[in-house]
This record gives sequence, structure tokens and C-alpha cells, in this order.
Amino acid sequence: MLKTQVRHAIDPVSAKSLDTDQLRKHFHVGGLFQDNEINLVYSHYDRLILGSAVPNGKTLTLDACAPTGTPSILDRREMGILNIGATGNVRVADTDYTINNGEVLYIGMGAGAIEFSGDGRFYILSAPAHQTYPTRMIKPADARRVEMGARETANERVIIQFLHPDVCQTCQLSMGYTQFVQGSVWNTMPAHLHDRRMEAYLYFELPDDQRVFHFMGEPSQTRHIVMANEEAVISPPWSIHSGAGTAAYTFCWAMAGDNADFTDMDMVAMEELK
Ligand SMILES: O=C[C@H](O)[C@@H](O)CC(=O)C(=O)O
Ligand SMILES: [Zn+2]
Repeated sequence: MLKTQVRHAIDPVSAKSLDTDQLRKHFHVGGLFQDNEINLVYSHYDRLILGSAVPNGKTLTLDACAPTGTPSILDRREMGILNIGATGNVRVADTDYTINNGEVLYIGMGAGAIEFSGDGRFYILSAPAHQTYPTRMIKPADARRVEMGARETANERVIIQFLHPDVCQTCQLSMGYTQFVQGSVWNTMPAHLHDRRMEAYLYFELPDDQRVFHFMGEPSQTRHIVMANEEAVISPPWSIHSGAGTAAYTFCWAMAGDNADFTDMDMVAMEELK
């Protein structure tokens, strides 16, 4: 079963006035990863689609998706899929790809219908594309690893870059995940902005009774959204995106927009945060 929802873009002036419920309605994405369902959220920030497929032993097919208006979802789009569950299978254009936990499949524009099966919990990301790049599997050993932070500041972590210009060519999608060294809980602090690109985070591998306080908003108007395991949050181009967990976790980040240069970000000085 395919379920879709659309989230319109909110400007920073409007966002200042939102209360907790309204902030969550616009930016927080809960209820993903339901057995036997494909759940997609079509965001108007750079038209990124994020979502999930949990085949739970059956076969789930993703083909037409009403918000894109095309016969098949990838007619004018590219896709990245991360498996956060047990080993599963994705079938694209008559080829079967076995995807283990922590591996990423890139699917180029025009691939046609996508079939999910096996025991995977698939996190799906898709952005508009202008040309076809080859569909391919990317394992953690093929990805770029960037070590960041320090134990003293509780932000020691490794950023593992899968859809990155040095690893896998894409039109605009960039994607990977960040893992923590034990005891570190802060992601993306010091914070940054990149008005050229929106971003989405999926928090996972977080114990069910723990939470991540995700920080968003303009640097001088920060707000927090409390995140549980396997929940996602949409980060507008004008917003910081940072989090602190009450326990360790992993998170998948993905971006769409202009300039796929990962390092093209504007750091926010601590004194600017309010
Ligand atoms: O623009 C890049 C993204 O915000 C993330 O890659 C940041 C991140 O994974 C981290 O600092 O832990
Ligand atoms: Zn970022």
C-alpha cells in the first residue's frame, strides 16, 4: 500500500509564530516504517521526497506517485535508498539488488517501477533529476568517511558520505549517515546553514525510550522538535539542523538543491545562536 502526503514550504517569518504542534505538522515526519506500507512525504523544499518501504516478507511496488504527476515516480527523478533493517531486496529494471543494513542503492532517472522485498526497512529519498546516472550499490567501504568533533564536546562522530561527488555521481541528491563514538550525542554543532540546499534528517538506532532534541530555525530564532526513533525532520534551507540525544543514535542526512559540494556551508558562530 502506498500512502503519500504533501508538505508545503514555510518561510522563516511564518515559522517564528508556530507553536509546538504546528512546527511538528510542517517539519516533523512520524509514522514512517509501517509493515507492508510505502509512505512518502513530498516536500516543496527542493521537491525532495522522503519516505519508507517495509515489505515485511511481501513485495511492495512503487510506480506511480500522484504528487509527481508522471506515470512512474522516477520518470523525472533520481532516488537513494538506505536499508536500516535486516537484509532486503530491491528490484529495478529487471535487476535484483540485495541491500544489507547500512548499504545504499542509487537509482538513476527513468528506471521505472521499484519493487521492495525481504526483511529490509528501506528509507527512501528522491529529488528531481535532469539526466540518468547509472544505478548502483554503494557499500560503507566504498563511501567517504569524515571524522568530526571531539569527546570533550560530546560530538565525536564520523560522517559517512554515500551520495557524494567523489563516490557516486547524482544530479542533485546528496546523502549519507553519521555515527557517533560512544558517549557523544551532539550532531552538527557548531551549526551551519546552506540556503542553497534543503536537508532532511532521519534519526535511527535510538532506543525507543530515548529522544533526540532536534534544533531548527534561523540562528537567532531556534526552536526544538523532540524526535523518537525512526522519525524524520525536514530542514528548510534557512534553518540550522542540529541535535542532541539523550542516548547515542545514528542519523541519515540528505540534501537537494544547488551545489552538491558538501563543504559549501556557512558556519554559524555560537554567539549568533538565540
Ligand atoms: O550539510 C551536512 C549535514 O548537515 C550533515 O552531514 C551534518 C552531519 O552529519 C554532522 O555534522 O554530524
Ligand atoms: Zn547541513
